[in-house]
Amino acid sequence: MSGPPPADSVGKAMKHLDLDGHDLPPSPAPSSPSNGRKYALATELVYTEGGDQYNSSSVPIYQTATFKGGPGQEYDYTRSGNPTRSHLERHLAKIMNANRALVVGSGMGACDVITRHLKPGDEVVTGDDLYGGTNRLLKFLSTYNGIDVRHVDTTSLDSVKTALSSKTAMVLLETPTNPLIKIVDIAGIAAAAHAANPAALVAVDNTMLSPYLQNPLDLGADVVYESGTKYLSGHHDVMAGVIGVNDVALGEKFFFMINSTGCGLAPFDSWLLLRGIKTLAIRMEKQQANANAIATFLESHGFKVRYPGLKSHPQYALHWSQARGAGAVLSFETGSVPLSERIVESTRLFGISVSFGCVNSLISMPCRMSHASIDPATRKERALPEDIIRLCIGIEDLTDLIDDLSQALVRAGAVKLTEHGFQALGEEETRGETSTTRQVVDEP
Ligand SMILES: Cc1ncc(COP(=O)(O)O)c(C=O)c1O
Ligand SMILES: N[C@@H](CCSC[C@H](N)C(=O)O)C(=O)O
Repeated sequence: MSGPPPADSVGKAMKHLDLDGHDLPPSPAPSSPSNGRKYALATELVYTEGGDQYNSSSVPIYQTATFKGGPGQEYDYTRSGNPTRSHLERHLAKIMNANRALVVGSGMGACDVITRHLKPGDEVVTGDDLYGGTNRLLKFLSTYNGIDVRHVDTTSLDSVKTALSSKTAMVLLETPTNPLIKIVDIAGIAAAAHAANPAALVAVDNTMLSPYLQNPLDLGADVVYESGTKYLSGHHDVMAGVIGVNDVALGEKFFFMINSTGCGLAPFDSWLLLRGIKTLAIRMEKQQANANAIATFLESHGFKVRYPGLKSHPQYALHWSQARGAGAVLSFETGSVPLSERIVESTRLFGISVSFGCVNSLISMPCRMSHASIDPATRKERALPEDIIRLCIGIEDLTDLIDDLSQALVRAGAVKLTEHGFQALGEEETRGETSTTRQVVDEP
């Protein structure tokens, strides 16, 4: 199998530029070669190690349930291990800066593997803005398994410290959070959690950025996990979940659970994920350049935009101290639910769909879709705005995306055309209008 080209001809860190060629903030934590990495991350993503006896260039799909040969051989049964899956796991460990990576059938499957180790009486400290499915699983654990789940504003280290105790078995964080794009101090919280209970596991859901932009294990987390369904695969053609750890015993514990429950990723899906990862760097660079321009466009027209690439983000400095990019998910409010519905329904290029991290751009109303499983009273208590619109930006031509958003904002009556271009209408001008559009509800 041919290896990567010499280190001096490639592997220069990619410059973070927006589409106008302006420098984005510099990388605070360059993707330095570590954990067996010889090259820059963008290079390592492309090359996987080892081949088969035929020197195949693409890793073969070992589409088999069982293996001949009896005791003592490396593989006996695909639930317990499969060469295509192992190949993916080794590749992921390298790019996640992990000692060991494990892959399962979905992001929620990964969250399930991690939280299965909790016992009745254990305490979990987590955020007040979380992906709806994670919230649902934690609610199940607190209702049926006797786990005390404490939702706090994880942007406040003091609030986290108040919730921690010697019984804290896990701290589960998202940063940026989905969908409010709040930033959480991974290193600060990890230190506080380990001070409260040295055995506490700090788990970070890295779905919103991927290992290309953030490496929580380097910041003191014990576990990193993410939905491989998003950026890692990048084409919305596979469901996958990824777990990374540095502690050998913890890796064995998680493997035990995956083998026991049979949730390991199937060979074909492992192959699809391997293929997707090769283009992660180039997709992510284009997606976040587009996202940055769109966030700027919306903000300049008077919308309250949440995106860590904008200097107006309240935790801009914290974000750039722990991540190498802003990702491609942003959200904004309009001041009116019917108006938000009309905007979502008026786009032509942006698809109305859950998920993100894909090559094509999506638009959604989280309270009706990805976060509908959080009941309305809890959404209100946690200040999740009902009118919030989430945009997940793809790799399309930026002008086409901005043209589509512009025509949607005009058609929906969210902006008026003035001599200076678009101007967002005030809340008073838009509030209370009834929607004639179909509901975009996705019942859990
Ligand atoms: C932040 C976050 N974590 C985890 C998940 C779960 O991933 P999956 O859909 O692959 O189960 C999702 C989305 O589904 C998500 O947005
Ligand atoms: N009906 C699904 C919704 C999946 S949301 C997928 C993704 N995390 C997102 O944020 O868009 C469910 O209830 O899990």
